[in-house]
Amino acid sequence: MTDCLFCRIVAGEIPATVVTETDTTLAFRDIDPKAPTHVLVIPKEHHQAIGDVDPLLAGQILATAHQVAKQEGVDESGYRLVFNTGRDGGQTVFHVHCHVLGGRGLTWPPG
Ligand SMILES: CCNS(=O)(=O)OC[C@H]1O[C@@H](n2cnc3c(N)ncnc32)[C@H](O)[C@@H]1O
Repeated sequence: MTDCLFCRIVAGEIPATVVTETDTTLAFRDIDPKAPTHVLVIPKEHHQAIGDVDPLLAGQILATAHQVAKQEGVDESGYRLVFNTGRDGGQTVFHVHCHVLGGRGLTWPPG
């Protein structure tokens, strides 16, 4: 989708700091990090939200998210995966993405 910010990152039209990449997923640093590690994992295909993603691709997103946690060195200390979905879920970019947050104590419940 040409008017999708994250599709334009996948296309290389908008710069991003890539952390890791697979055939089907891309992981890049969040522009406004909320933790020492704050990385977004997206499918290269455009899907609006996690409910639109088939189980295979959903699993690939989760596997990439864990790879990011390992690369960032937070896989043992702990990290959080967040899919903000829809307006009440706080989603502002409507290309599905998994937030990988870590590197500090994360509070619960989230706001
Ligand atoms: C309120 C959460 N809304 S969200 O769950 O939809 O998350 C969107 C995320 O995209 C991030 N973001 C927006 N533009 C860019 C960009 N160009 N590069 C990297 N990350 C970006 C925001 O900082 C935000 O954390």
